[in-house]
Amino acid sequence: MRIIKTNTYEEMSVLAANMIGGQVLLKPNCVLGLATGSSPIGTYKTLVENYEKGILDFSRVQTVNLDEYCGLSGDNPNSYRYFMNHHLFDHINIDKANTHVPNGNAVDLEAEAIRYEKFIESIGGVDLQLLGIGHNGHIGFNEPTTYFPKDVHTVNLTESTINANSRLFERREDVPTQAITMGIGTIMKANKILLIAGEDKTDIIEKSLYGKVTPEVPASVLQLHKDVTVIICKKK
Ligand SMILES: N[C@@H]1[C@@H](O)[C@H](O)[C@@H](COP(=O)(O)O)O[C@@H]1O
Repeated sequence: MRIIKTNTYEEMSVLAANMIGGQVLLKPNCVLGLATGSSPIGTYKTLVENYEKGILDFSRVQTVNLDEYCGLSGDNPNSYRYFMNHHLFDHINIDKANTHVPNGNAVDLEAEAIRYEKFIESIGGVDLQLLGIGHNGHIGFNEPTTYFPKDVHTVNLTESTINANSRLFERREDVPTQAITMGIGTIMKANKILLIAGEDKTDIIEKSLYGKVTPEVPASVLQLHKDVTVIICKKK
């Protein structure tokens, strides 16, 4: 495990974008696992800049996102599909058909979870998975619980996650109470993992990286992964 501390959010974003860019240069048809939240916005901005400079070509890249809220369609500004289009996909030469986000609006969410898990497998799995982390240690939307959920599944969000994420919604009541997310097993199958977070997450990161490996702190499972880089920035 590599742990890098940067002085600024911009520095963290450049480092993270360089790692992702390096993956794209090494393997132009790679599969990138992507995340949402405020932490990766700067990373995506830097990737767009590097694309505009002609350094990166996304024409053969495929992406799979970690999670999506249930009940929001892709054109809802609070959906993760919208977030990804807005911050990254609309600004690079990726084929939109190669960008994948679980369908939180599916009538049969259980079937959608099985489909998404199988789909990731069918394209050869994730080469590099970008992650953020919740204050309670959640990764994707794997909330603290008594076991590590293996595959893509639907979850009930905890009050603390709903509260934290409500800052992005007009009203707290608008925050969906459920989400569909890659499981811990899905995430752990990625070849490489890159976790980025601001200073406000220092305590939960320490607990995750140096504490007991337990599903009560979902990110603690990363201690068992062979190739994890964590970048923490001082200011956001
Ligand atoms: N589902 C996402 C997570 O994948 C993300 O890691 C977390 C932290 O977000 P932020 O980076 O805004 O702190 O937010 C949401 O809950």
